[in-house]
Amino acid sequence: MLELDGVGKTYKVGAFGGREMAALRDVSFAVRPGEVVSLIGESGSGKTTLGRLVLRLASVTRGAIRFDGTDVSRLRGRRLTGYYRRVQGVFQDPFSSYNPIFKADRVLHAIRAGFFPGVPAARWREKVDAALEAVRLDPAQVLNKYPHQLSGGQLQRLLIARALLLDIELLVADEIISMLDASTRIDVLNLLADLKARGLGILFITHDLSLGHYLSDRAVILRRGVVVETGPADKVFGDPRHPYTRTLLASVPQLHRKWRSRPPIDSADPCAYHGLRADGSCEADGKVPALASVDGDHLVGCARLGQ
Ligand SMILES: Nc1ncnc2c1ncn2[C@@H]1O[C@H](COP(=O)(O)OP(=O)(O)OP(=O)(O)O)[C@@H](O)[C@H]1O
Repeated sequence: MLELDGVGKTYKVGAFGGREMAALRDVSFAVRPGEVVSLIGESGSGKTTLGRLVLRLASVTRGAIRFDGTDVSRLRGRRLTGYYRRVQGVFQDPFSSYNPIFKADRVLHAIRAGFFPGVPAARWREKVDAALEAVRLDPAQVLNKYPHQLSGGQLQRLLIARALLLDIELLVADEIISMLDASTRIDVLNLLADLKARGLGILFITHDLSLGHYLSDRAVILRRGVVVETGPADKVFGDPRHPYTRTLLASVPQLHRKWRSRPPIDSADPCAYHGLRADGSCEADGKVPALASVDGDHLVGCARLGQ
């Protein structure tokens, strides 16, 4: 379904855009129907940039993003509209997606105006009810309400319902749980699990490993725009090989043990993580480390880490 092939993104930064900053380098992975792929990394690792590229909100500098084999950067006009019927995004802050002076369900009306202008009112209402039911929202509780009358979880689910109105096949979910309280988080996570069971592919972008682990079939660990580890979630989380993944996992607070700072890193270990230059290349050989298999489809960004 979705395939990223050697994707790079460079931003022009500095006065008059005189400098270039590589936000993503040579990123390749795929999302299949009914599969949740977690894209995990710390702040600034390039996660949101990648989600924006998939949603065509920014353009790739190198490589290609393909959806069912078609390079999405080439889509224009009706074919681009067709893409947005199949691929939609939901973002971190549900409040910023709504205009406080309009009712929250305006986001649903906008879909009708943009994609289904010919659908009669009664049929549209059925579609809205079905989408709300799919995200476990009661129409009586959310329709005709202003954003401030709804909770963050309700607003977030309304945005997911908005995406479902389009019969999407891929959802880009960018930190959609981060701003919700603990019980609402579980609710939205369970909802995503339901949608996955119905065949929706999800690119689940998060900085939180435990959230990624809860839901995903596969994980992609991103650091400074470079994929450092990827593979089936049980392998990446159960047997992390890259020190960066290990450090991220060790940083997840756990109920049964007291908080300790990050474990010390053996500075003699020659790997991309310890000797990474600002441009992402390895200090040992000056190259961006290629992913190498350590166990079937479990890939790590430095072959020397396999042992
Ligand atoms: N429009 C832009 N112009 C210049 N640099 C940008 C732009 N957008 C992002 N960046 C830079 O690209 C890098 C990756 O940013 P991005 O927002 O993708 O990271 P992130 O992993 O999503 O971080 P966070 O979790 O904090 O949102 C950062 O160094 C950021 O400053």
